Order: sequence, then C-alpha cells, then structure tokens
Amino acid sequence: MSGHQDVDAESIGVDDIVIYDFDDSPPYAAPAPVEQEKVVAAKVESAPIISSYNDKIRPLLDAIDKLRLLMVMKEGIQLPTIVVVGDQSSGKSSVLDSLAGVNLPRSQGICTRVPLIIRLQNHSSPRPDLYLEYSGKVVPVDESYIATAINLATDEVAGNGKGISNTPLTLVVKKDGVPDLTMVDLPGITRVPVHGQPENIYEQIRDIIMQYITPKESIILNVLSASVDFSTCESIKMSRQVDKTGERTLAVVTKADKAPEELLQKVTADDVNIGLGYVCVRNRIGDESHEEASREEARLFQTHPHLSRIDKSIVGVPVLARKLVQIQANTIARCLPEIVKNISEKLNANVSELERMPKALTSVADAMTAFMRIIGAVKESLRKLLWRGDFDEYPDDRSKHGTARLVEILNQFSHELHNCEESDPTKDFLAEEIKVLEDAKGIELPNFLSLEVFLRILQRKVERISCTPIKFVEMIWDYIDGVVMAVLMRHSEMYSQLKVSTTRAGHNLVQKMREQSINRVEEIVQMEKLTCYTCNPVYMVEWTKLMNAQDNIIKNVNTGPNHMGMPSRVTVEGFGDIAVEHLRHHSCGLLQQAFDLKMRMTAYWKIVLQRLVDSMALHLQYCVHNLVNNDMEEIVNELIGPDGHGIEMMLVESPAIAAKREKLKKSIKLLKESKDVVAKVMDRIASYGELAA
Ligand SMILES: Nc1nc2c(ncn2[C@@H]2O[C@H](COP(=O)(O)OP(=O)(O)OP(=O)(O)O)[C@@H](O)[C@H]2O)c(=O)[nH]1
Repeated sequence: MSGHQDVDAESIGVDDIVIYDFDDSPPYAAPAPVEQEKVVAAKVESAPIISSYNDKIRPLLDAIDKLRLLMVMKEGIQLPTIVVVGDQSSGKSSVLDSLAGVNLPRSQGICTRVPLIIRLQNHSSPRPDLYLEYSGKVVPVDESYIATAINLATDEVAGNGKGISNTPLTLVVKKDGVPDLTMVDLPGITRVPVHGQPENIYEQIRDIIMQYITPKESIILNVLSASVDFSTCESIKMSRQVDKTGERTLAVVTKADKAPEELLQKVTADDVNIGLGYVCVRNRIGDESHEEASREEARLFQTHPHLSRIDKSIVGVPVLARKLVQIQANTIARCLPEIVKNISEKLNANVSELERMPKALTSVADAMTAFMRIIGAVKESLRKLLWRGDFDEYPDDRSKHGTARLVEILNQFSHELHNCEESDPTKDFLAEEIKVLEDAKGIELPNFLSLEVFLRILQRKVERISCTPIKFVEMIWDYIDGVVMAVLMRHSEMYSQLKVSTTRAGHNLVQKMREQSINRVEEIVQMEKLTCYTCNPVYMVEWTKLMNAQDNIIKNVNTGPNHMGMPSRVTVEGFGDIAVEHLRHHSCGLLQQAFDLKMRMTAYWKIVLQRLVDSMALHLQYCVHNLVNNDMEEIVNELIGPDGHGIEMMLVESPAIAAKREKLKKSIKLLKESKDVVAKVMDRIASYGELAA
C-alpha cells in the first residue's frame, strides 16, 4: 500500500496489545463456518480489544485530557486530538461505538449534532464507569442508556430538533478492555438540509469541522463508507484542504460488508492520498451485541471471498484501535514539549500585560499621582516626537515622526511660496511698474523713485501670497493636533473618563495655540506690507547684477519714431525672452525708472520670501518648545478645575479595562493550572520526546 506510515508498536511500548491473528488460516480458503466461528469467538472472549495499556503514555494522555477539560484551547493552545469526520451516515458513531464497546446513538439520519468528546479509559474493575460532562455538569450514565443520555444532553445543548451546535459534550467511558483514547466525533457533513434544519447547515457543519481539523496537532480520522467513491466524499475534500499530503489523516472504511467487491482495489489504489493508511471495518449492525459484532467482523474478513484478500494488518476494529493508540502516543509525545512552551509563553505574556495595566484607583491621592504621571509621560513623548526627533515609541508609524514631518511641511511651504508668482514674466514686462509710476506722477524731479511707488507694488505682491502662510500654519497645527491627540489617548487609554477629558483639554490647548499662531503669522505678513527693509547685502548685489541689463533693453526698445528692423523680443537675464512692442511708446526716462523699480523689487522679493519661511520656522519651533515644556500644564489646570475636584472622575474605571483585567486574571489562573498539570509529567515528556523523534 502506498504512502502508509505503519507505526511500530514496540517503539511506543504497546507490545502487550492483543490483536486477532488470522494468519494461521490459509489465505482465501475459508474454514468450515461453524468451526471458524468457534475459533474467533474464543479469541475475542479471552482478549479484550487491548488488554492493558502502557503505564508510561497514560499519564500523558491524562494530562492532555485535563488540559482539554480546563479549556486551555480557549487560550489559543492546541492539543493533540483525534477528530472523527465523515459524510452523513458514513458510520462515525458506529466506529466509536465499536472502539468503546458501548452502545452509542446510531441512525440513518442526522445523529451527531454537537461535537462529542469521547474519552475511553481502560480500567481493571469489572464494572464500567460511564458519565457525561456538559454545561458544567457531570451526569453518571448507565451503560444500557448511553444513547438516550447522549440524545437528551444533545437536546439540552443544541435544542430539540435537527439543528447543530458547537458546544461539546464529553462522554467518559471507563471500562475493562477499552483502548485509552480520546476522540472527538463531529456532526456528519450534509449538503442538503433535511426538514427542520437551517438552510446554512452545510456551512455550519463545515465551520465546526474546519475549526477542529485545521490545527496541525489534530489527527483526522476520516470515516468513509465502502459503498461510495472516496474522491467524491466531502470529508476527504475538507481534510485535504488542511492536510494536503495526508500525513495526519487515517481512513476508516466502514460497511465493508455492504460493498466488498471493490474494497481491496480502492484501499490499494489510495487515490485520495491517505498518509496514515486505511483500516477496513464492519461495525455493529442493528441490535447485535458488541461480542456478536466482533465475531461477525472477524468471520467476514476471514472468510469472505473478496474481503479475506485484504491484508490482515489493515482490517478490523482491533487493528484500528491499535493504530489509533500508537498514533495518539506519537502525536502527544511530539506535541507536548511545544504545548509546555506555549503555555509558559502565554502565561508570561499575560502576567506582564496584567502588570502593565494600571491599578484600580481608590483614592483622590492615587488618582492625582496617576494623573501627574500620565501628563509627565505625555510631555516626554511629545518632546521626543516634536522636539528631539526620537521615535522609539512609534518606530514604524512615520506619521508620528514629528520633527521630520514638520520640516516636510515647511519645505512644501517654501516651495509653494516661491512658485505662486503671478502670470508669465515674459508678457507685459514692466507694465505694472509703468502704470504705478504714471499714477504717482507729481511735481517733482523726473528721475526720483519714491518709496511710495515701491511700497504700492510690494503691498500688491504680499497681498497675493498672504493666504499661503495662513494655510500652512493651519496645516502645521492640524498635524500637531493629531500627534498631541494620539499621544494623550495612548497614555490615558486605561482611564476612560480621563481619556475623554484630557483629549478635550488637549484639543482646546492646541486650538488656543493655533489661534495665537495665526495672529502672529498675520502680523508677520502685515509687517512685510508696511515697510521695506533688509540689512542683507545680497539685496544690493542682486540689484546691481540685474541692472546690468538696463542699457540693452532701453536701447532695443526706445529707438525713436522708426522701429523698422528692431527686435520684438529681448532677452533679460532672470526673466527670459520678453516681448517689448508694448514698451515702445513710453519715454526713455519712464522705462528706466520702471526697469529700476522692477529690479529692486525682484531683488527684494527674494529676501521677503526667505524671511517669511525663516520666520515661520522660528515661530513654529518656538510654539513647539512652549507646548512640550510649558503649555501642557494648562491641561492639568483645566482638568483639576478651580476647586480641585476634577480629578475624582479618574476613580471611575472603564468597564472595558475592568473586564480586560478580569479576563487576564482568569486566563492566568487557567494557564497556571495547566502549567501545574504538565509540570507533573515533565520527566515523561522528555523520554517520550526521544521516542517520538
Ligand atoms: N452494514 C453496515 N452498516 C453500518 C456499518 N457502519 C455503520 N452502519 C450503519 O450506518 C448507519 C449510519 O451510521 P452512524 O454510525 O449513525 O453514522 P454517522 O456517520 O455517525 O451518522 P451522523 O452522525 O448522523 O452523520 C447506521 O444505521 C449504522 O448501523 C457497517 O460497517 N456495516
């Protein structure tokens, strides 16, 4: 058979398991029916499915079962589990019934409606001990009424009718001769809802099955009816989704008696890639006793012309039991070290998370201390983000890297300011200057350039860019507001009342600073309109350089009444190829003055723009400095209030935080108990780890 992993019984110490041995009969030659029945019956009576179980693996299985009972899986810790899946009525419950040797509910319709955890434990007492655990109850069950008890418990958990539920029931069967196994039986997969079932029954069942079979710790016991084409089984499709290579899937082929002809070929071909191999069984039918069913199964595989040809190592419930025990032992040994590690890690993480949570505040003094600590932490975070450029608290969130983002905004401001120049400089060259000069004509010396004229043009230019600094100062404060809010929220997260008030107070503070800032920037803009002044020598250097072009342009424009053959465009450095036709009818003196005025303005405007960017940068730094060092105190004043009572609101803890603290405490308790459970079997884990390797 291809792809099967036959587990070596010796290696896991299950050498005392007794299984039927059919090999002393000649293959395919059936003994006389009566005689053969006697032989098999004798063996069955003298040997339970597994006569005893190795003492070493049992404590490990008990530890896993205790962890399961503690619901450690809720903490995201997966346990090795044999999960029984199959299409509806494929015979899942019947397989478990055969393994457990007790009567479980079996039917032709939907039967298993909730996950049923079956814990089989071999015990030496002749009296079986059976009980059901569900909804926090432990209900002893009489062997002859198990089916009824399970059905009643299912109704209680999943409601009457045919609906399903994900709340598990646990059936504990302590009985002489049963294999020590824990398995989960899941509802059978059905595509078409029967009367009384919800329309999405398939999706519901699929979700439950996927939840159980997805963890790599799960062993999938895929129950397939011999009478169907395995590759069309829904359960095969599902298990292949999570276990592509089939390395954790074992197939049990039921109803061998119903479709014996093709069975050998089907399990040999292994079309569906079952890594752990196949076991063919014939379960109890109708009212047969377990003994009768065992005898009948043994007789069938011994004598049937087709079934007797199947290798004896893959037929019969006892073989299935032995394989499962071995697989379970190996899986537990393989997974336990990881489980121990996961429990420890989860426990440590939860303990440190609980320690990081704030203590519940019980007095005003406590609240005051906590509040001042929060404000101190907020100031320090803001200092790092907006002043020092230290981003260790938000390494991956670039939006909070304040110093870098502020420079970006400033650069953008500078770029926009330098590029929001009025229309094309090559058109209407000197037109504005000429118009202002003509308007300002007075009885005075002709070549006298008045300050008034210069200021009039300057004011127009400043007016045109005056929105840009305001727009950017708004942008900067929007950004600062975002950072301040984020930092305040992070530090006051644990105190819901405080969070609301501090963010409100923080927002008010930023709003106040924003208004002051806008006033200041408006002042800066107004100052530029009022006076023209610079001590920067670059102004004179620049103006002198620009004036070098004056003679050339005047010569090319002002040529007397005959302009024939003169160029219509003249190149002026810094402005490009300018059109000059419109200048020809102006006097030379006016043109000279206009040119001088434009060059003065050009040289000066560069100084103005630089000064605006520089002042904005200095002003911004000044505001940030005040915010992170002094102004945050205003939040303290606003929150404490004039009478000093505002702080009391901190004593009211957020329900979410209280719930989180409770949840962490519960989880820590559970993980500590789980740790104790595994601590008791630690020495065995080491030795089994070596065996499993
Ligand atoms: N002849 C024969 N019938 C079987 C065998 N195994 C199961 N059955 C019958 O098949 C029917 C369905 O079996 P169940 O064990 O209830 O199937 P199931 O997969 O648990 O069903 P659901 O949980 O409802 O999906 C029952 O009538 C069983 O008696 C078998 O090996 N041979």
